[in-house]
Amino acid sequence: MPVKDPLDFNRAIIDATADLVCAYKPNIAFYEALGMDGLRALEGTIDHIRKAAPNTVILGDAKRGDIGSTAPAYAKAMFQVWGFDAVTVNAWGGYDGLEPFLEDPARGVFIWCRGSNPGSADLQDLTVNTLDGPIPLYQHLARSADGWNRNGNIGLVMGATNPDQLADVRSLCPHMPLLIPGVGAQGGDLADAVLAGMDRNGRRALINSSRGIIYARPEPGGSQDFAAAARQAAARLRDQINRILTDAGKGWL
Ligand SMILES: O=C(O)c1cc(=O)[nH]c(=O)n1[C@@H]1O[C@H](COP(=O)(O)O)[C@@H](O)[C@H]1O
Repeated sequence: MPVKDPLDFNRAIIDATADLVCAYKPNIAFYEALGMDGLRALEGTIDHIRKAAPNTVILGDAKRGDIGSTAPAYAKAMFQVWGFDAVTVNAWGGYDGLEPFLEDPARGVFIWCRGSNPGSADLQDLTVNTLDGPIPLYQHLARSADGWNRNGNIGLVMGATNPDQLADVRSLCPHMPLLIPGVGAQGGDLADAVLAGMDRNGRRALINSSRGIIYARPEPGGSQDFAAAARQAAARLRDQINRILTDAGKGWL
């Protein structure tokens, strides 16, 4: 029986995956698109994660970014109203638009650096002249983020579909957490993404799969329940990541 209510759907997905994942990343766009019902579903989803999976990070995918006088309202909405532990932001307005998000060292801020979508190359790969010579814009952003990271709460969003750029940014920012969407539905290669994105200890890479888990197809002959299928997909992804790390000599001790 398909579940029509988004909150019921989310609760079932959370209950089925709570012991498998380190974070949930609601994308605000999908909730806003449902109007007030969607916002209520987001509120209920966050409440449910806090109860059913209290040790997971709730990352609000909002990609907010605006001028310095507006950004504090966005930061307040993300951290105090919604209560996200971390958010994604758009840095193309520069540092003053980011600063309000960075003030609380307990809240994480993932700056969208090099997207997983084909169009991200249109701007993010353009060559810019810096004091150190010409470099792609995404590299300049990664270097800038390293300099802005006074509270130690910045991470970067790097698409899994571009492992070369991912590896560049990992070497520019060896200690920074990287949020890596683009495996699963977008077809990025998981092993390439893990190996390019992990730090030297095999950590600090947050691999994101959304549709690949919440809309996973039930296995033939198995349970036809969507939440059970999501659980299988999440467990498979976790096991694959751990295998890649173990093969690279970076598995859990
Ligand atoms: O900031 C993001 O999370 C993000 C950046 C990016 O470059 N690519 C990207 O896919 N995302 C988000 O990550 C999620 C990926 O979803 P799936 O493609 O279904 O796994 C979507 O909610 C995207 O908005």
